Amino acid sequence: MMDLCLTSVDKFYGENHVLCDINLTIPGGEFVVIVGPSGCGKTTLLRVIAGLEQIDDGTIEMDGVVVNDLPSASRNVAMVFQSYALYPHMTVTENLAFSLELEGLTRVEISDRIDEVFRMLSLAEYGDRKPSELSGGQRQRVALGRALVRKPKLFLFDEPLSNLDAALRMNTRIEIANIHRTLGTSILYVTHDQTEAMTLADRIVVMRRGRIEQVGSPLELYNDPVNQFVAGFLGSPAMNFIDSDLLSVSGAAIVGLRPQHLRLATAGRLKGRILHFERLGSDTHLVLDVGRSAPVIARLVGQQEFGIDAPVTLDFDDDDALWFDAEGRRVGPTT
Ligand SMILES: Nc1ncnc2c1ncn2[C@@H]1O[C@H](COP(=O)(O)OP(=O)(O)OP(=O)(O)O)[C@@H](O)[C@H]1O
Repeated sequence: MMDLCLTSVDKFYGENHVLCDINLTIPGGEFVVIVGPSGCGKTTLLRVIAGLEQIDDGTIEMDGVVVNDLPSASRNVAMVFQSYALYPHMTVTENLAFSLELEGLTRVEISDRIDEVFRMLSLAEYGDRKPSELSGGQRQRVALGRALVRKPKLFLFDEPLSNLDAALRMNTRIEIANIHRTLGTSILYVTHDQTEAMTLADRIVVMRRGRIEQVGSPLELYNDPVNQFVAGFLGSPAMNFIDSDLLSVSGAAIVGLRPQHLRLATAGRLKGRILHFERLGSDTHLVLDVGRSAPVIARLVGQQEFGIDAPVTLDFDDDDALWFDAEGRRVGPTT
């Protein structure tokens, strides 16, 4: 396990300020997921921690030691890339053995470690194959195995499941959660996938334009976001943002309502016309034109039929509404 601490970290690519005043402490053993829009600096953050890029200001400490100038190989971290980055000319076993040979481990130690990882990831039968002879899911497991076999103090995962189909993603997600439970190694994990973020993370870091917007447990961020950006980023379908005038709400410019918190009502505060509806089996998504705000989505439980263009009225509990000012800052209600 490793305690990781980033203090006032800045990173530029030319004029581009890619990481701006990053402050983040990750105690040993924690599973931290980083989310944010494309280009916000997630991968760069992993790369500076791995030592693959230098920072321009601030400090990175591992177990209390500043590692700013420590080369990647000496940082005791292992990174798993979205692209797998396996050596194509080597077999699976050779891919796993490579870094251990560089570390100077004996043949017996290497084969013990590889056997352990093969068991963990059910890879034993593929040991003699080259990466080109494996499916995408199997290659991904080899990439995971290559990180695991090194027994690092910190894993850095950069969208490791993004090339897998939905079923494999779920299986591998469960595998990663199990590995974390078993080994207790700290993990920093970048993803675009909401489900991965919500289900795997002890804490989620939400980034925007090189800055950290909020850090907290998945449900803290979901229930108590500091601003409209975080509120809109987590949750699917996304939170609705409705002009407060339309709802006769005072004290806020914008009211945030999650789709599942809107319900059909004979007398309600939100009136609109049906633009579209989607039958999902378990739920029905209703898309409404409510006038000045963007279309509003309501998630209704069960299977329901509607007429396009029909008028509907929706209502909500005041406790479920989040208030934002015109700049998108959260202004209430205080929790
Ligand atoms: N080697 C590089 N040289 C110059 N600019 C770079 C380099 N790598 C990344 N950038 C820029 O830095 C910014 C952050 O990139 P980064 O890859 O960290 O974003 P990201 O959040 O991981 O994006 P994505 O979700 O699309 O992978 C982007 O504007 C990108 O164009």
